[in-house]
Amino acid sequence: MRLEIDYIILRYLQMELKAPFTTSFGTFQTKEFILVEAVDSNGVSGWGESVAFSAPWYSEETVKTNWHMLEDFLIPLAFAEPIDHPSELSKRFGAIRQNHMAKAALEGAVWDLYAKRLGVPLYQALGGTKREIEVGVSIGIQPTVDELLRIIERYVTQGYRRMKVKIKPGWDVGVIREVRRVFPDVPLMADANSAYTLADVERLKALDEFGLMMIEQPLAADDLVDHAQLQPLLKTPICLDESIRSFDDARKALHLGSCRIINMKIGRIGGLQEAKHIHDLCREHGVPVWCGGMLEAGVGRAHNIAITTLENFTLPGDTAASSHYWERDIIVPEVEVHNGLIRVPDAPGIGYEVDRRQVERYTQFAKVYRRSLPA
Ligand SMILES: O=C(O)CCC(=O)C1=CC=C[C@@H](O)[C@@H]1C(=O)O
Ligand SMILES: [Mg+2]
Repeated sequence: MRLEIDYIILRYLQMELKAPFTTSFGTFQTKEFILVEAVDSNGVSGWGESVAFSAPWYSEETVKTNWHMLEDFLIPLAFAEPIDHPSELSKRFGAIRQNHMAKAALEGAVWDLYAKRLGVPLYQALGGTKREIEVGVSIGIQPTVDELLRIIERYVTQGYRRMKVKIKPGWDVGVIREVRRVFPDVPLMADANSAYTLADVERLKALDEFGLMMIEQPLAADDLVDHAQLQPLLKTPICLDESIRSFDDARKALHLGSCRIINMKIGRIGGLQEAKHIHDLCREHGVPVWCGGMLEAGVGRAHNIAITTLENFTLPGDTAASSHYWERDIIVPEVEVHNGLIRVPDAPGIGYEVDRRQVERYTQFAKVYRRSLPA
Protein backbone atom coordinates (compact mmCIF):
# COMPACT_ATOMS: atom_id res chain seq x y z
CA MET A 1 0.00 0.00 0.00
CA ARG A 2 1.61 3.28 -1.03
CA LEU A 3 1.77 5.94 1.68
CA GLU A 4 1.47 9.35 0.03
CA ILE A 5 2.77 11.72 2.73
CA ASP A 6 1.96 15.26 1.62
CA TYR A 7 3.52 17.10 4.53
CA ILE A 8 5.21 16.66 7.88
CA ILE A 9 4.88 19.03 10.82
CA LEU A 10 7.57 19.23 13.49
CA ARG A 11 6.46 20.75 16.78
CA TYR A 12 8.70 21.66 19.72
CA LEU A 13 6.74 21.12 22.93
CA GLN A 14 7.42 21.94 26.57
CA MET A 15 5.51 20.08 29.28
CA GLU A 16 5.94 20.41 33.05
CA LEU A 17 6.45 17.11 34.91
CA LYS A 18 4.28 16.76 38.01
CA ALA A 19 7.39 15.93 40.04
CA PRO A 20 11.08 16.64 39.33
CA PHE A 21 12.93 13.63 37.93
CA THR A 22 16.38 12.96 39.39
CA THR A 23 18.94 10.47 38.13
CA SER A 24 22.70 10.14 38.71
CA PHE A 25 23.03 12.78 35.98
CA GLY A 26 20.87 15.49 37.60
CA THR A 27 17.32 16.76 38.02
CA PHE A 28 14.79 18.25 35.62
CA GLN A 29 11.12 19.21 35.71
CA THR A 30 10.42 20.55 32.21
CA LYS A 31 10.26 17.98 29.43
CA GLU A 32 11.09 19.46 26.02
CA PHE A 33 10.59 17.25 23.00
CA ILE A 34 9.71 17.09 19.30
CA LEU A 35 6.33 15.81 18.13
CA VAL A 36 6.19 14.57 14.53
CA GLU A 37 2.94 14.64 12.51
CA ALA A 38 2.98 13.01 9.06
CA VAL A 39 -0.13 13.86 6.98
CA ASP A 40 -1.08 11.83 3.92
CA SER A 41 -3.00 12.82 0.79
CA ASN A 42 -6.29 11.82 2.51
CA GLY A 43 -5.58 14.19 5.41
CA VAL A 44 -4.87 11.27 7.81
CA SER A 45 -2.21 12.04 10.46
CA GLY A 46 0.41 9.66 11.80
CA TRP A 47 2.15 10.69 15.06
CA GLY A 48 5.63 10.08 16.45
CA GLU A 49 7.47 11.47 19.48
CA SER A 50 11.20 12.03 19.87
CA VAL A 51 12.58 10.98 23.27
CA ALA A 52 15.70 13.14 23.00
CA PHE A 53 16.16 15.40 26.02
CA SER A 54 17.24 19.07 25.90
CA ALA A 55 20.77 18.17 27.09
CA PRO A 56 23.01 15.25 25.97
CA TRP A 57 23.12 13.43 29.31
CA TYR A 58 21.40 10.14 28.34
CA SER A 59 22.93 9.99 24.86
CA GLU A 60 24.55 12.44 22.44
CA GLU A 61 21.17 13.37 20.94
CA THR A 62 19.24 16.48 21.98
CA VAL A 63 16.06 18.24 20.87
CA LYS A 64 18.17 20.55 18.70
CA THR A 65 20.24 17.80 17.06
CA ASN A 66 17.03 15.91 16.35
CA TRP A 67 15.42 18.95 14.72
CA HIS A 68 18.50 19.42 12.52
CA MET A 69 18.58 15.73 11.51
CA LEU A 70 14.84 15.65 10.76
CA GLU A 71 14.80 18.91 8.82
CA ASP A 72 18.00 18.50 6.82
CA PHE A 73 18.28 14.75 6.29
CA LEU A 74 15.49 12.45 7.45
CA ILE A 75 12.40 14.27 6.16
CA PRO A 76 14.04 14.74 2.71
CA LEU A 77 14.88 11.00 2.72
CA ALA A 78 11.28 10.15 3.65
CA PHE A 79 10.01 12.32 0.77
CA ALA A 80 12.63 11.13 -1.75
CA GLU A 81 10.90 7.84 -2.64
CA PRO A 82 7.37 6.48 -2.16
CA ILE A 83 6.88 4.46 1.04
CA ASP A 84 4.99 1.16 0.70
CA HIS A 85 5.84 -0.09 4.22
CA PRO A 86 7.34 1.65 7.28
CA SER A 87 10.10 -0.98 7.45
CA GLU A 88 11.63 0.64 4.35
CA LEU A 89 12.60 3.70 6.39
CA SER A 90 15.09 1.98 8.70
CA LYS A 91 16.98 0.84 5.58
CA ARG A 92 16.65 4.25 3.92
CA PHE A 93 17.75 6.07 7.09
CA GLY A 94 20.82 3.80 7.24
CA ALA A 95 22.56 6.38 5.06
CA ILE A 96 22.61 8.61 8.16
CA ARG A 97 24.85 7.50 11.03
CA GLN A 98 23.37 7.05 14.53
CA ASN A 99 20.80 9.79 15.45
CA HIS A 100 18.44 6.98 16.42
CA MET A 101 15.94 9.08 18.38
CA ALA A 102 15.39 11.39 15.41
CA LYS A 103 14.95 8.38 13.11
CA ALA A 104 12.57 6.65 15.52
CA ALA A 105 10.34 9.73 15.87
CA LEU A 106 9.75 9.96 12.11
CA GLU A 107 9.56 6.19 11.56
CA GLY A 108 7.02 5.98 14.39
CA ALA A 109 4.79 8.58 12.74
CA VAL A 110 4.91 6.59 9.50
CA TRP A 111 4.08 3.32 11.33
CA ASP A 112 1.05 5.05 12.91
CA LEU A 113 -0.05 6.37 9.51
CA TYR A 114 0.45 2.93 7.93
CA ALA A 115 -1.66 1.19 10.59
CA LYS A 116 -4.40 3.84 10.24
CA ARG A 117 -4.46 3.37 6.46
CA LEU A 118 -4.81 -0.41 7.02
CA GLY A 119 -7.53 0.29 9.60
CA VAL A 120 -5.74 -1.82 12.24
CA PRO A 121 -4.25 -1.02 15.66
CA LEU A 122 -0.51 -0.33 15.59
CA TYR A 123 0.10 -3.29 17.93
CA GLN A 124 -1.40 -5.66 15.35
CA ALA A 125 0.61 -4.09 12.51
CA LEU A 126 3.73 -4.79 14.59
CA GLY A 127 2.76 -8.44 15.16
CA GLY A 128 1.73 -7.95 18.79
CA THR A 129 -0.71 -10.35 20.46
CA LYS A 130 -1.36 -9.14 24.01
CA ARG A 131 -4.60 -7.21 24.78
CA GLU A 132 -3.29 -5.95 28.08
CA ILE A 133 0.24 -5.34 29.35
CA GLU A 134 1.78 -5.46 32.85
CA VAL A 135 3.57 -2.27 33.87
CA GLY A 136 5.90 -1.11 36.60
CA VAL A 137 7.09 2.31 37.59
CA SER A 138 10.48 4.00 37.66
CA ILE A 139 11.23 6.15 40.72
CA GLY A 140 13.88 8.88 40.52
CA ILE A 141 16.47 9.40 43.24
CA GLN A 142 14.71 10.81 46.34
CA PRO A 143 16.07 13.22 49.02
CA THR A 144 15.62 10.63 51.78
CA VAL A 145 15.03 6.88 52.16
CA ASP A 146 11.79 7.62 54.02
CA GLU A 147 10.51 9.60 51.01
CA LEU A 148 11.46 6.71 48.72
CA LEU A 149 9.60 4.25 50.97
CA ARG A 150 6.51 6.49 50.95
CA ILE A 151 6.56 6.66 47.14
CA ILE A 152 6.99 2.88 46.83
CA GLU A 153 4.06 2.36 49.23
CA ARG A 154 1.89 4.57 47.01
CA TYR A 155 2.75 2.67 43.83
CA VAL A 156 2.39 -0.75 45.47
CA THR A 157 -1.09 0.36 46.57
CA GLN A 158 -1.84 1.45 42.99
CA GLY A 159 -0.92 -2.07 41.83
CA TYR A 160 2.20 -1.39 39.76
CA ARG A 161 3.81 -4.75 39.02
CA ARG A 162 7.46 -3.76 39.58
CA MET A 163 9.37 -1.00 41.33
CA LYS A 164 12.49 0.46 39.68
CA VAL A 165 14.72 2.51 41.96
CA LYS A 166 17.86 4.43 41.06
CA ILE A 167 21.18 3.55 42.64
CA LYS A 168 24.65 5.07 42.64
CA PRO A 169 27.70 4.72 44.93
CA GLY A 170 26.59 5.88 48.39
CA TRP A 171 22.91 5.33 47.58
CA ASP A 172 22.73 1.60 46.95
CA VAL A 173 23.21 -1.30 49.42
CA GLY A 174 21.85 0.58 52.44
CA VAL A 175 18.87 1.92 50.50
CA ILE A 176 17.97 -1.44 48.94
CA ARG A 177 18.31 -3.10 52.36
CA GLU A 178 15.79 -0.59 53.79
CA VAL A 179 13.41 -1.11 50.87
CA ARG A 180 13.62 -4.88 51.32
CA ARG A 181 13.03 -4.51 55.11
CA VAL A 182 9.73 -2.76 54.43
CA PHE A 183 8.82 -4.51 51.15
CA PRO A 184 10.39 -8.00 51.36
CA ASP A 185 8.43 -9.41 48.40
CA VAL A 186 7.79 -6.54 46.01
CA PRO A 187 9.25 -7.14 42.50
CA LEU A 188 12.22 -4.77 42.64
CA MET A 189 15.00 -3.68 40.28
CA ALA A 190 17.77 -1.10 40.41
CA ASP A 191 18.93 1.23 37.63
CA ALA A 192 22.50 2.49 38.00
CA ASN A 193 22.72 4.56 34.80
CA SER A 194 26.43 3.70 34.46
CA ALA A 195 27.37 5.02 37.92
CA TYR A 196 29.78 2.11 38.66
CA THR A 197 33.01 0.60 37.32
CA LEU A 198 34.57 -2.85 37.62
CA ALA A 199 36.34 -1.51 40.74
CA ASP A 200 32.89 -1.62 42.41
CA VAL A 201 32.40 -5.39 41.92
CA GLU A 202 32.21 -6.12 45.67
CA ARG A 203 29.58 -3.37 46.18
CA LEU A 204 27.52 -4.74 43.28
CA LYS A 205 27.88 -8.32 44.55
CA ALA A 206 26.50 -7.13 47.90
CA LEU A 207 23.21 -6.42 46.11
CA ASP A 208 22.86 -10.15 45.33
CA GLU A 209 21.32 -10.80 48.74
CA PHE A 210 18.22 -8.69 47.99
CA GLY A 211 16.63 -10.77 45.24
CA LEU A 212 16.56 -7.96 42.70
CA MET A 213 14.97 -8.79 39.33
CA MET A 214 17.94 -7.10 37.66
CA ILE A 215 20.55 -4.39 37.91
CA GLU A 216 20.17 -2.03 34.94
CA GLN A 217 23.27 -0.62 33.21
CA PRO A 218 25.73 -0.72 36.09
CA LEU A 219 28.78 0.13 33.95
CA ALA A 220 29.68 2.55 31.15
CA ALA A 221 26.93 3.56 28.71
CA ASP A 222 28.84 2.27 25.64
CA ASP A 223 30.21 -0.92 27.18
CA LEU A 224 29.62 -4.60 26.45
CA VAL A 225 33.00 -6.11 27.41
CA ASP A 226 33.20 -5.02 31.07
CA HIS A 227 29.55 -6.03 31.58
CA ALA A 228 30.47 -9.47 30.17
CA GLN A 229 33.23 -9.68 32.79
CA LEU A 230 30.85 -8.55 35.56
CA GLN A 231 27.79 -10.69 34.80
CA PRO A 232 29.36 -14.09 35.77
CA LEU A 233 30.37 -12.55 39.13
CA LEU A 234 26.79 -11.60 40.02
CA LYS A 235 23.76 -13.73 40.80
CA THR A 236 21.53 -10.80 39.85
CA PRO A 237 20.86 -10.50 36.09
CA ILE A 238 22.33 -7.46 34.37
CA CYS A 239 19.89 -5.57 32.16
CA LEU A 240 21.39 -3.29 29.50
CA ASP A 241 19.78 -0.03 28.47
CA GLU A 242 22.19 2.64 27.14
CA SER A 243 24.67 0.03 25.77
CA ILE A 244 22.17 -1.47 23.34
CA ARG A 245 21.66 0.97 20.48
CA SER A 246 21.06 -1.46 17.60
CA PHE A 247 20.41 -5.04 16.56
CA ASP A 248 24.17 -5.55 16.25
CA ASP A 249 24.77 -4.28 19.79
CA ALA A 250 22.16 -6.77 21.04
CA ARG A 251 23.72 -9.58 18.99
CA LYS A 252 27.19 -8.83 20.43
CA ALA A 253 25.87 -8.48 23.99
CA LEU A 254 24.18 -11.90 23.81
CA HIS A 255 27.29 -13.44 22.22
CA LEU A 256 29.55 -12.00 24.94
CA GLY A 257 27.14 -12.70 27.81
CA SER A 258 27.06 -9.00 28.79
CA CYS A 259 23.47 -9.20 30.03
CA ARG A 260 20.52 -11.51 30.64
CA ILE A 261 17.79 -8.91 30.04
CA ILE A 262 17.42 -5.94 27.67
CA ASN A 263 15.53 -2.70 28.32
CA MET A 264 14.01 -1.81 24.94
CA LYS A 265 13.59 1.91 24.21
CA ILE A 266 12.27 2.53 20.71
CA GLY A 267 14.11 5.86 20.44
CA ARG A 268 17.47 4.56 21.66
CA ILE A 269 17.51 1.69 19.14
CA GLY A 270 16.29 3.70 16.17
CA GLY A 271 12.68 2.72 15.70
CA LEU A 272 9.95 0.10 15.79
CA GLN A 273 11.41 -2.03 12.97
CA GLU A 274 14.77 -2.36 14.78
CA ALA A 275 12.87 -3.03 18.01
CA LYS A 276 11.06 -5.93 16.31
CA HIS A 277 14.39 -7.36 15.11
CA ILE A 278 15.98 -7.14 18.58
CA HIS A 279 12.83 -8.61 20.13
CA ASP A 280 13.00 -11.62 17.78
CA LEU A 281 16.75 -12.13 18.42
CA CYS A 282 16.22 -12.08 22.19
CA ARG A 283 13.28 -14.47 21.92
CA GLU A 284 15.49 -16.91 19.97
CA HIS A 285 18.09 -16.71 22.77
CA GLY A 286 15.61 -16.96 25.66
CA VAL A 287 16.49 -13.43 26.80
CA PRO A 288 13.44 -11.48 28.09
CA VAL A 289 12.93 -7.85 27.18
CA TRP A 290 10.77 -5.05 28.59
CA CYS A 291 9.92 -1.54 27.44
CA GLY A 292 11.80 1.27 29.18
CA GLY A 293 10.62 4.85 29.38
CA MET A 294 11.98 8.27 28.61
CA LEU A 295 9.30 10.29 30.42
CA GLU A 296 7.27 10.31 27.22
CA ALA A 297 4.08 12.22 26.59
CA GLY A 298 1.05 10.33 25.32
CA VAL A 299 2.20 9.70 21.73
CA GLY A 300 5.48 8.11 22.81
CA ARG A 301 3.61 6.25 25.57
CA ALA A 302 1.19 4.85 22.97
CA HIS A 303 4.07 3.55 20.84
CA ASN A 304 5.62 1.92 23.94
CA ILE A 305 2.32 0.19 24.71
CA ALA A 306 2.06 -1.13 21.15
CA ILE A 307 5.57 -2.63 21.06
CA THR A 308 5.09 -4.16 24.52
CA THR A 309 2.34 -6.41 23.09
CA LEU A 310 4.99 -8.54 21.33
CA GLU A 311 5.28 -11.91 23.06
CA ASN A 312 8.87 -11.68 24.40
CA PHE A 313 8.13 -8.49 26.31
CA THR A 314 7.65 -10.70 29.36
CA LEU A 315 8.75 -8.32 32.15
CA PRO A 316 6.84 -5.24 33.38
CA GLY A 317 8.14 -2.06 31.76
CA ASP A 318 8.30 1.62 32.74
CA THR A 319 5.13 2.68 30.90
CA ALA A 320 3.29 4.22 33.84
CA ALA A 321 0.00 6.11 33.56
CA SER A 322 -0.17 9.58 31.98
CA SER A 323 -1.18 10.94 35.40
CA HIS A 324 2.14 9.74 36.84
CA TYR A 325 3.88 12.42 34.77
CA TRP A 326 1.44 15.10 33.53
CA GLU A 327 -1.43 17.25 34.80
CA ARG A 328 -2.87 16.96 31.25
CA ASP A 329 -1.42 14.65 28.58
CA ILE A 330 -1.63 15.29 24.83
CA ILE A 331 -3.84 12.28 24.08
CA VAL A 332 -7.42 11.29 24.81
CA PRO A 333 -8.17 9.07 26.52
CA GLU A 334 -5.05 9.32 28.66
CA VAL A 335 -3.07 6.16 29.46
CA GLU A 336 -4.53 4.60 32.58
CA VAL A 337 -3.12 1.82 34.73
CA HIS A 338 -5.50 -0.37 36.70
CA ASN A 339 -4.01 -2.98 39.06
CA GLY A 340 -0.70 -2.69 37.20
CA LEU A 341 -2.28 -3.36 33.81
CA ILE A 342 -2.85 -1.22 30.71
CA ARG A 343 -5.63 -2.29 28.36
CA VAL A 344 -4.21 -2.06 24.83
CA PRO A 345 -6.45 0.20 22.69
CA ASP A 346 -7.75 -1.39 19.47
CA ALA A 347 -8.61 1.78 17.56
CA PRO A 348 -6.56 2.10 14.35
CA GLY A 349 -2.96 3.27 14.69
CA ILE A 350 -1.61 4.27 18.08
CA GLY A 351 -5.14 3.84 19.40
CA TYR A 352 -5.40 7.20 21.17
CA GLU A 353 -6.61 10.49 19.71
CA VAL A 354 -4.07 13.32 19.80
CA ASP A 355 -5.62 16.25 21.68
CA ARG A 356 -4.76 19.11 19.32
CA ARG A 357 -5.79 21.76 21.83
CA GLN A 358 -3.35 20.41 24.39
CA VAL A 359 -0.66 20.04 21.71
CA GLU A 360 -1.09 23.69 20.70
CA ARG A 361 -1.04 24.71 24.38
CA TYR A 362 2.36 23.08 24.87
CA THR A 363 3.82 23.95 21.42
CA GLN A 364 6.57 26.59 21.52
CA PHE A 365 7.47 26.39 17.83
CA ALA A 366 6.28 24.48 14.74
CA LYS A 367 7.33 24.12 11.11
CA VAL A 368 5.67 22.46 8.09
CA TYR A 369 7.69 20.47 5.54
CA ARG A 370 5.87 19.82 2.27
CA ARG A 371 6.80 17.05 -0.17
CA SER A 372 7.63 19.09 -3.27
CA LEU A 373 5.28 17.72 -5.91
CA PRO A 374 6.84 17.07 -9.34
CA ALA A 375 6.67 20.22 -11.43
O1 LIG B 1 9.76 7.08 31.63
C1 LIG B 1 9.93 6.61 32.77
O2 LIG B 1 9.11 6.64 33.68
C2 LIG B 1 11.30 5.99 33.09
C3 LIG B 1 12.36 7.05 33.04
C4 LIG B 1 13.65 6.44 33.45
O3 LIG B 1 13.70 5.65 34.38
C5 LIG B 1 14.85 6.80 32.75
C6 LIG B 1 14.83 7.70 31.73
C7 LIG B 1 16.05 8.13 31.14
C8 LIG B 1 17.23 7.77 31.69
C9 LIG B 1 17.25 7.11 32.98
O4 LIG B 1 17.25 8.01 34.02
C10 LIG B 1 16.10 6.16 33.19
C11 LIG B 1 16.41 4.87 32.49
O5 LIG B 1 17.60 4.60 32.34
O6 LIG B 1 15.52 4.11 32.14
MG1 LIG C 1 18.00 2.80 32.33
